[in-house]
Amino acid sequence: MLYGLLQVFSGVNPLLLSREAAVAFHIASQNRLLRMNSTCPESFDFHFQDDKMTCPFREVEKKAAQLISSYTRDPPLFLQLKDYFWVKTPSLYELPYGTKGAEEILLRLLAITSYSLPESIQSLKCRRCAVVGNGHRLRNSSMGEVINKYDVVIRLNNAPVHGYERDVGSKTTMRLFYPESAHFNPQTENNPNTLLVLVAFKPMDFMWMETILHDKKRIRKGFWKQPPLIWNANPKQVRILNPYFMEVTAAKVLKLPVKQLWKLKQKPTTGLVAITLALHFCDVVHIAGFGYPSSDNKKQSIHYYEQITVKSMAVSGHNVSHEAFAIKKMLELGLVKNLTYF
Ligand SMILES: CC(=O)N[C@H]1[C@H]([C@H](O)[C@H](O)CO)O[C@](OP(=O)(O)OC[C@H]2O[C@@H](n3ccc(N)nc3=O)[C@H](O)[C@@H]2O)(C(=O)O)C[C@@H]1O
Ligand SMILES: CC(=O)N[C@@H]1[C@@H](O)[C@H](O[C@@H]2O[C@H](CO)[C@H](O)[C@H](O)[C@H]2O)[C@@H](CO)O[C@H]1O
Repeated sequence: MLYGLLQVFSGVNPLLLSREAAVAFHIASQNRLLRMNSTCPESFDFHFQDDKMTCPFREVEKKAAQLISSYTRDPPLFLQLKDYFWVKTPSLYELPYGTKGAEEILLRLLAITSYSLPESIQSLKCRRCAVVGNGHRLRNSSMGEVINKYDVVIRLNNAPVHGYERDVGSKTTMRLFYPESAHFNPQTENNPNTLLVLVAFKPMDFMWMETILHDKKRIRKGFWKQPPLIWNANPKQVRILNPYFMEVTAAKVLKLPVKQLWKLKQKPTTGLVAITLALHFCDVVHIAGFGYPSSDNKKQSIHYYEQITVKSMAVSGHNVSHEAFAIKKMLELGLVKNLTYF
């Protein structure tokens, strides 16, 4: 916890400090914490279960509007059946930025899944969210306890929690994934009420989900990696991410040319999409486990849970330095805070 406080208040990686320096830093941070508490009631001190804590009123909204033009919290987080059944909502873009051309399969999928934000999140007085990236920086971070205290914890892809609880925690409110990244056991790597949020990149992704949930004949072709053939998830926990958030991440956060999104190779990482999503429904957004090794450290593992280098991302269509720039901007604006180092 001390490490978390040091990091959040100082922007310095406490893991890089000597013990003495860390203690000195702790004292300085405590003083700063006291000062902040007396002048600014919304400063956070990790007493998350304390209902008396003032929630930073609309601070995320105000700051997000500085980064994201025409920022609005109106679009639903998840796709809804009514928008494809009663009213045919035309979408400007194809997947992953819209649903143009995929309406039919989507309609079938939405008929068997849900789209509401659970009451347990809806009714929260303050939505304090942690977005947990899969980065190696979480390894030996001891951030698990801190992460578990957030009201909403968002995780990504096949990142495990089982066996890594000390560093990454075990609470998972939402997990964003696509078929090729669904190689996790929905039961052991999640909580019973975890929302399984599908980030669709192609109509086949909807089809994969439908065949799994309806136990239809599996389709094996059309994926860049074989998705699971058996995936024991409760359809009530499945949600389909509104592609609006992929579009906003690409066009507003990364400022990619909106009219050419469909033909660009570059696309946002799932983690950046998750941060953008959090900025649209949370009152506090903290991140952990974001950041790739520097270019002179190419042999370093990129994940906290497996030995795999940045080379594995060569054809994945991401520009990690461009994304680092966008995340730095968010940190500078105070829009998000970082629990690990960046
Ligand atoms: C080979 C390949 O395609 N790898 C991609 C993997 C892979 O598909 C899945 O892990 C499933 O195996 O998925 C990605 O990402 P990945 O699953 O590695 O990580 C999830 C998100 O965490 C952030 N991250 C990760 C590592 C790191 N050192 N720093 C970080 O900031 C990123 O925001 C990242 O999005 C993805 O979906 O974005 C992006 C990766 O490019
Ligand atoms: C056209 C096509 O299938 N391209 C594949 C990419 O989508 C895929 O990238 C991966 O695509 C995913 C969506 O399916 C995510 O965006 C992920 O972050 C990204 O790394 C790479 C993986 O190495 O393989 C290509 O052949």
